[in-house]
Amino acid sequence: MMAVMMEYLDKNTVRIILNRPARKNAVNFEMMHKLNGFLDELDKDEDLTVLWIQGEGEAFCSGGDLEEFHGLRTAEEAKKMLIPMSGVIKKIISLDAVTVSYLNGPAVGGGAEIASSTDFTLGNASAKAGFIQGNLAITTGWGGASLLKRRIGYHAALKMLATAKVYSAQELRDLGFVHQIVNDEKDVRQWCTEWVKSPEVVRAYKKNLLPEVERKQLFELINQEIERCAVLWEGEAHHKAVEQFNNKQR
Ligand SMILES: CCCC(=O)SCCNC(=O)CCNC(=O)[C@H](O)C(C)(C)COP(=O)(O)OP(=O)(O)OC[C@H]1O[C@@H](n2cnc3c(N)ncnc32)[C@H](O)[C@@H]1OP(=O)(O)O
Repeated sequence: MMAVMMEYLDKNTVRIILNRPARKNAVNFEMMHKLNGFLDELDKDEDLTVLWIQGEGEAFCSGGDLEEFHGLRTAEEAKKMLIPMSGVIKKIISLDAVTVSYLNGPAVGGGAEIASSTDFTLGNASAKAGFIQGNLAITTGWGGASLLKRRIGYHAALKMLATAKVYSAQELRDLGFVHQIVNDEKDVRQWCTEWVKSPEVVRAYKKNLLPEVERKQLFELINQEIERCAVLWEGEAHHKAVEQFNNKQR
């Protein structure tokens, strides 16, 4: 089974499905590398108006695969995962098409970081999101803190990050993390058709709203997040917390 799939819904709309439902769509190296390749392809598609990202099954994404990434012990080893995955996030941010994540269940840890990287997030009643990295004695390392601050502002972002709490669909809507509560994929599909017919117009607005100078600043902030996360990653507290998760669950 492919860890992630991409399908064109029409000439202007593409959907990426994170496809590891037995692991609640946790990101592993295979998913990361395939996402990277898909986004390179999409970057060249000048007809693309909307990229929709969702998870298979009953979750959006449970973050990094704690079993696979537990083998990364030192800060330098952690960066071999943090840098390419933040690269994926940077590619989502840089896309000239409108990007939307659809939460049909939990988006936690790195899953919440992926959701924060899209222009919009829609969720159904089962949507939940939490930056639970703090419970594992690390911080966001894919750029999520900087992206969250852009979306919901400094105070709400600090609270969400530093309490590591999981928020309900309605709480996320109230905060502006989720932009719209929908019933199902049909509603998301409908949402994807609301943009003007000319891809050039949509794509030009994306460039206007995230000019190169701002994008560079944002990427610099993301790079700083990687460094801080990597330092914490090699600490004993992080390794112990991950061991606890892995032992409890199996
Ligand atoms: C590296 C970047 C930074 C990060 O992402 S740090 C955060 C890492 N993620 C986490 O700590 C989230 C851990 N998962 C959870 O909290 C829950 O599984 C979650 C997503 C709320 C879903 O809860 P439930 O619906 O009750 O499902 P469950 O817990 O029974 O999980 C089903 C099976 O999936 C597995 N799973 C879930 N999240 C995983 C993960 N991140 N890495 C590896 N395996 C993961 C889980 O162990 C369980 O496996 P099994 O069926 O017991 O063998």
